[in-house]
Amino acid sequence: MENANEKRQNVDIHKYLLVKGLCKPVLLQVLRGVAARESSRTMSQLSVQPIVISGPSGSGKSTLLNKLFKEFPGCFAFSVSHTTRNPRPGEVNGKDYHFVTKEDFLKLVEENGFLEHAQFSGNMYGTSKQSVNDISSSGQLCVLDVEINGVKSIKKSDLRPKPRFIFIKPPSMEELRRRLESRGTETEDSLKKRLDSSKEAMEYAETGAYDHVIVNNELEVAYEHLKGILIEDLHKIQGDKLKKGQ
Ligand SMILES: Nc1ncnc2c1ncn2[C@@H]1O[C@H](COP(=O)(O)OP(=O)(O)OP(=O)(O)O)[C@@H](O)[C@H]1O
Repeated sequence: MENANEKRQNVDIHKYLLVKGLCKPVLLQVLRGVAARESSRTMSQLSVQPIVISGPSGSGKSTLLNKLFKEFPGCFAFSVSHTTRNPRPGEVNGKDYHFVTKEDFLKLVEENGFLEHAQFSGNMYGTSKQSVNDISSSGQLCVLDVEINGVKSIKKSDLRPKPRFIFIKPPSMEELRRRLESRGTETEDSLKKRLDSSKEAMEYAETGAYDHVIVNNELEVAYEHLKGILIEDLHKIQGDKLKKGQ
């Protein structure tokens, strides 16, 4: 039986995939969903470093993250993005998004409150530092799945604890193309765009911008690499959850 947390997380993973599938190129790639729980935090729960995961489209970010979410249910929380767009039926303020006016959004931009923000289809979207901090201090691991510009802007930010930057690298450009083609989600045009922008992403990774580079050739090997990077945090989070009887 799924417990309430797992159920909620599965819903969020589903939402995440939906967002990834529908609006890939934008900031919406940032995972979003549940707000951080605030109560009764011990010192050992503080300061879970967020992870910033990036890599060319088709390199396998979603595949790897979803394996991780499944193996470690309840250990991840997702930042709630701000948006100026109107809520759709059923969307809940503070859960699906923080729905704000354009004025409030711009004020937060001025106050340097966003890790990154972007405009899409006439609306503004942003990931606030506060929403990520809330999760880190809740003792859960916040994952930000962003493109190269998001990585650059998060690097420039004063986010604390400092995130770990992880790059998912395809084994080769030929294999990347093969995987994107076999995923069956791309038109000839979008495939070209993704492959073009992947060159920039690969070059940026060559500059040593990431703490870890994971080559996703054999999925299991890449997964073990990713898990190895996070395992200490994940065990700590699981231990804290057990102590609290969650
Ligand atoms: N190690 C692997 N070996 C073979 N196929 C893989 C591997 N990793 C991922 N794939 C496949 O490659 C395709 C692209 O993977 P995925 O959708 O996870 O990439 P992504 O980096 O999340 O892409 P995007 O940024 O466009 O969302 C998928 O069809 C997935 O099943």
